[in-house]
Amino acid sequence: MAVSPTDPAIPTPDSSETPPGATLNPSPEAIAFCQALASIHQQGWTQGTGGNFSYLATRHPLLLVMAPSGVDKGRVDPQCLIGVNEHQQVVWGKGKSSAETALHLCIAQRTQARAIFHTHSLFATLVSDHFSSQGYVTLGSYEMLKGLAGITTHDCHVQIPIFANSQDMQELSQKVGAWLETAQPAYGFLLAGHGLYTWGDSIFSAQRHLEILEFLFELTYRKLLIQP
Ligand SMILES: CSCCC(=O)C(=O)COP(=O)(O)O
Ligand SMILES: [Zn+2]
Repeated sequence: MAVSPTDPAIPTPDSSETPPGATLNPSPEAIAFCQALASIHQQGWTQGTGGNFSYLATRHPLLLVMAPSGVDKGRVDPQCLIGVNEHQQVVWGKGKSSAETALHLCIAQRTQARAIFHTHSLFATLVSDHFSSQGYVTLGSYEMLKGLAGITTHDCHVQIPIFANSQDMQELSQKVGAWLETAQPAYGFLLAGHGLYTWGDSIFSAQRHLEILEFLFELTYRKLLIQP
């Protein structure tokens, strides 16, 4: 049964229909999700309709609530959201699902993520490009690492893998899926010259991981300028 972002009890079988009551009674999750997107956009991490975002309405069956493809991610209201099933079909709401939905599903199926955020920041793009031949970037020994779930000391290193960018989402999902099978905890990955995927066990946690990783990417870039 599909679950709308307005009321978990109300199924909305017609995919062309806006979930009933969307403007009157959006769920707390839908409101928090849209507020997170507005804040992320304000930081300049989703310029020009870049980025895509999802949270889990239900895990069994897997149902993602997503911002539709091609919209300004800073101006997404609860009534704009779409429901997308595990076959990448839009089951309620208006609009198309992102071409990158396969990556969201891949992450949701292999981690404890309940929210998955993909952004196109300048620093993530620069760092992904610079370290792409190495295949990863190491973030180490900074207090801000403690903003990542389970990390309790600055005295550690986190490796963020960098995958070659591709328009073949099935192939990319297979590579990301193979990495996720072996790498736990996993906080995120970069697509070279493209951007960041990160996630968390709540919308708040995914936003926190995003902000922490973005801080560390900017720091990595600036450190290269003063210590090449
Ligand atoms: C200028 S955005 C290019 C597409 C992209 O990488 C992205 O993240 C946005 O995709 P969507 O289709 O979900 O809007
Ligand atoms: Zn993208």
